[in-house]
Formats: sequence, C-alpha cells, structure tokens
Amino acid sequence: MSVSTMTSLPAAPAPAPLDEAADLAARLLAALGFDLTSSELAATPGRMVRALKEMTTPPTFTATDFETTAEPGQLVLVRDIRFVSMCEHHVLPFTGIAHIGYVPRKRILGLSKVARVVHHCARRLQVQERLTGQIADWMVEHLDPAGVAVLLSAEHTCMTLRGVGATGSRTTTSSLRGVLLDDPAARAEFMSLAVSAP
Ligand SMILES: Nc1nc2c(ncn2[C@@H]2O[C@H](COP(=O)(O)OP(=O)(O)OP(=O)(O)O)[C@@H](O)[C@H]2O)c(=O)[nH]1
Ligand SMILES: [Zn+2]
Repeated sequence: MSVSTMTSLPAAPAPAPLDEAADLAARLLAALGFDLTSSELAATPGRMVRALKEMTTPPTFTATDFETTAEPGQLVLVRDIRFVSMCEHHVLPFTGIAHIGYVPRKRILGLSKVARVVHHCARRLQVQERLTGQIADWMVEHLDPAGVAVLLSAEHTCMTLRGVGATGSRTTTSSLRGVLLDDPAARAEFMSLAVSAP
C-alpha cells in the first residue's frame, strides 16, 4: 500500500490563510464593479475563496493494491468515472468522464482507487492533456503494469459557456503506455471496450 504522494505531480498548494484570500477576493469583485457594501454580497468573497480552494485541493488516499497472478494480457478497464477539474487558463471547471484501462503484471489496484486516482489528479488547476498523462503516469509508477490506457472526454465550460460559445463541444484525449501503446491488438481491445462495452 502506498499513499498517493507522487513524484510526477506538483505538490498541493501550500495552505494559505483564507482570510487574506477573502480580502483579496473582495477587492477583485469590487474592482469588477460589484457593490461589496451590499448585504447580499457580504459573505460572497469568503464563499468564493472556500469554493475555489475546495475545487483545487487534490484529495489524498491510500492506494490499496494486491499481489496477483493475473492472466497474461488480461485487460482491466474501469469506465465512466465522472470527474471535475479546473482549467488553468480561466479558472473555470471542465467536467467529463474517464476510462482507465491497464494490463497488470504483478499488482492490481483496488477498483475504487482507480476513480480516486482520477480525482487526485483532476482536482487542481489543469489542462486536459496533462491531466490525462498524469493519470497514466500514476498507474505506471504505482503498479508497474504491462500497459496503461487513459481516455478522457470533457466539456470545457470556458469554451461552452463563454467565449466562443461552442455549446455541446467535447474534447477527447488519450495517454497510452507500454503494451497498450505498442501492441495494436491490445490498443484496439481497449478502445473498442472503452467506447462500446455495456
Ligand atoms: N489545449 C488546451 N487548451 C485549453 C484547455 N482548457 C482551456 N484551453 C484553451 O486555452 C486557450 C486560452 O486562450 P487565450 O486566447 O489566452 O484566452 P481567451 O482570450 O479567453 O480565449 P477564448 O477562450 O478563445 O475566448 C483557449 O483556447 C482555451 O480553449 C485545455 O485543457 N487544453
Ligand atoms: Zn479555460
């Protein structure tokens, strides 16, 4: 078992005094033209800061894994893991689903931990491409599997709810490692199950 401290991910932001952040949020909202003297907005800066902190603080967990005599080449696929992350360009959420597949060598991961890895990597300021690769790297570092495949499909609210207004657009990214990168049959099995399995 190992706690999810990772070499490939940046450390969580250092705890900062939220009072100071709330004062700065109040100044930000005032600078944007909102009336911070109104009673309706009095508690908003504090809420805003707590919500932002919550959305960018990665949950830690204990990565329970097990010794296995896995069948050679067996694919383990956990599909449809919903996640929320934060776009590092606009500090707006992007939300989607992750499909995580791996081919074990000696160790398998508790299934719930696969979803925890996704949340651990997602709950920070991110771009989707880096998030996808970090999930794959976590699996490689902790399980030493024969292969890993990560497929994410997400809606970026910075391009659907504002800006270009590309309502309904989704972005798909993949990161493949080991046999799930190099072996076309293994890769095809992952892709077909990730997209079409019941
Ligand atoms: N590659 C990548 N781009 C992202 C991601 N999230 C947001 N972006 C893009 O980051 C870019 C930032 O571009 P800028 O021109 O600096 O920002 P902007 O003026 O707000 O641009 P618009 O969003 O086009 O209005 C935009 O094209 C976003 O769509 C991501 O996860 N990956
Ligand atoms: Zn954005």
